[in-house]
Amino acid sequence: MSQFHHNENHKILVMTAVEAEAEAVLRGMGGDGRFEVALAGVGPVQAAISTTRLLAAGSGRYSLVVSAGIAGGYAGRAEIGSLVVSSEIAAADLGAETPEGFSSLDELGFGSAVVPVDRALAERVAGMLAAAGLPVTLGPALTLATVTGSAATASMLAARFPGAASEGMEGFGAAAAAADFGLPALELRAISNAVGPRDKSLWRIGDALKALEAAFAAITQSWRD
Ligand SMILES: O=C(O)c1cccc(C(=O)CC[C@H]2O[C@@H](n3cnc4c(=O)[nH]cnc43)[C@H](O)[C@@H]2O)c1
Repeated sequence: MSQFHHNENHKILVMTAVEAEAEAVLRGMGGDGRFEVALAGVGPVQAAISTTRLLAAGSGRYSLVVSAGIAGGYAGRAEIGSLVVSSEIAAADLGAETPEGFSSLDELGFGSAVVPVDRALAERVAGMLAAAGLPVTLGPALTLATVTGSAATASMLAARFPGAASEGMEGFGAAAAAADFGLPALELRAISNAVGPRDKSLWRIGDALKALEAAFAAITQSWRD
C-alpha cells in the first residue's frame, strides 16, 4: 500500500455525522487551517454522498479523509472515554446471510467490504494521541447501518472481525468515497458506549465529545506536514 504524503497545498477533510461532533473537533483544532470539518450526516449512505460531493467540488484540494465522531466500543478493546484509530474500515453488515452463516461482499465476489488504512499513518496518529496521554486503541473500525443492540450481535461481530475496536455508522461510506477519488482514509472515534444491549442512559456522550476534542487538539499540535 502506498505511503501517505501530505503537503501544505492540501487539506485534511474531517467528516462528522452531527453538529455536536463537528463542534468538538473544531474546538480541539483551534482554527488550524490545514484541516476542514464538514457534516456527513448519519449512516453510511449519507456519509458517502456528502463526502463524494465535497471531494468532487474540491477537485485535488484534499490529501486525506478522516471519519470522526463518537462510537460504540467493543468489550475488552475500547472503553468509554477512550479513542480508536482504525487499522481498517469495514462495512460489517455488507453481505449475505446464508444457512452456513454470514458471507461478506468479498466472499460473494462482489467487491470489498473493507477499505484498508495506511498502517504508518494509523500508527503515527495513534502515537500522537498516546504521546498526549490519551488512551487509544489501534484496531478495526466497523461500520453498521443498524446500531448493535444485543450481546449476541456484539459477540458475533467481534468474532467475525478479530480485534474489532469501534462501531460507528459512517466510516465505510466516507472511506469508500475517499477511495473512489484515490485518497487515503482514516477513522478516529471517541467511545461513548459499549457495543451491546441498548441502554441510552449508559451512553456517555459528553465524555466522548471531550475525548474527541482532546484528540484533535493533540493531532493538530503534533501534526507535521
Ligand atoms: O444527543 C447528543 O447530544 C448527541 C451528540 C453527539 C452525537 C450524537 C449521536 O447520536 C451521534 C450518532 C452517531 O453515533 C455513532 N455511534 C455511537 N455509538 C454507536 C454504536 O454503538 N454503534 C454504532 N454507531 C454508534 C454513529 O456513528 C452515529 O452516527 C448524539
